[in-house]
Amino acid sequence: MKIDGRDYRSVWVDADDHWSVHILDQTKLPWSLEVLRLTTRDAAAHAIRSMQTRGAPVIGAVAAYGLCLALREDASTEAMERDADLLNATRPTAINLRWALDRMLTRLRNTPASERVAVAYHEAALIADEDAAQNAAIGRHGLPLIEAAVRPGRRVNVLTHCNAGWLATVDWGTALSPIYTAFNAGIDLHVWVDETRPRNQGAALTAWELGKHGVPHTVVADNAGGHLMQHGEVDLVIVGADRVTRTGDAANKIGTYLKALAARDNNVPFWVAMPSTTIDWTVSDGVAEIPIEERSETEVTEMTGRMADGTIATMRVISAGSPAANPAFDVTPARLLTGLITERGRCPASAEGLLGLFPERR
Ligand SMILES: CSC[C@H]1O[C@H](OP(=O)(O)O)[C@H](O)[C@@H]1O
Repeated sequence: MKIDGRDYRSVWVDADDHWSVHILDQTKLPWSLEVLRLTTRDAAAHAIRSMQTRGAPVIGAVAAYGLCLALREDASTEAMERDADLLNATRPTAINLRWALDRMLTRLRNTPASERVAVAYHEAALIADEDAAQNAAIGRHGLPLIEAAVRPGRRVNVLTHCNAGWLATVDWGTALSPIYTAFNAGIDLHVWVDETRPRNQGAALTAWELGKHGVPHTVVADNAGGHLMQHGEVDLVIVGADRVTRTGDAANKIGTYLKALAARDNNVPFWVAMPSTTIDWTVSDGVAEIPIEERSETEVTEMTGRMADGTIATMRVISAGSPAANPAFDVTPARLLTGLITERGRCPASAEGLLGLFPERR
């Protein structure tokens, strides 16, 4: 996507050395646009763990490139398996991480060690390019949902939670892809952006992305969504996902489940947008089976922002001495979803719905 007229992806290989990996440091947005150059496996692992790069599809792509960086140091089978395990352990919920590393290992295990680096970079590039293409397709398949909400004389209001934009993927985004596609098609739309405590991916990243693309939007407190729905201010909700079960349960940023309950109570369509790389075909009961990442309590007790004098500061926002809990995701049961938007089209959030789009999984 574009930043001030210049095309960017969220991860790319250095055009000069053809091996180091660049990412946008998402912990510095929206205050500054900083590119990080990753040169080691550990730098890639840290980038994922610390959320310098975050979002299910892009952490899969960065992990794939992290394995490339590891193979440059040691392409032996023992080291390759160890390094893939280390990268896979960086975050537990998004299935794209394991999917990408499993795909890399499948491609590399039968490749001579002397050829692994070149083959690995080629496979990682395919993963990245495929993600961008899949997310563009999600935009095309989600567009009719926004078109159906067009009414004479009023804008379409879409609510989204967290950041499932191009920053969270290699390009286009998932939940935001239909929004960009509709905006580019000239549809008069507006986006309610959930701030998404505690990491504020909505306030810091989605608002920044939409602003750079010129998409009208308003940041709201996470707790405002139900009120907006009660007063007819939300035509549909589109969110991303970190793991979708074979039955259509969807793990996504904490707070998604509560938004889905409010949407159901107000008859507001609630869609999950995700590429098929986010589907975990091995699990059926999302609440029981999807591991939920517990992150540091400091993400709840502290906030980072820009002071009046322009300096960036982090401060405590919770009563001193009070502990905090920080589950980073929750699972929305399929019964609360209107449907799923994938690169192959839309379907009900159900086993049959997904198998209708992915019959090879029967
Ligand atoms: C397009 S996947 C985006 C998905 O990932 C986010 O999690 P995190 O920011 O912790 O990586 C969030 O759940 C988004 O919906």
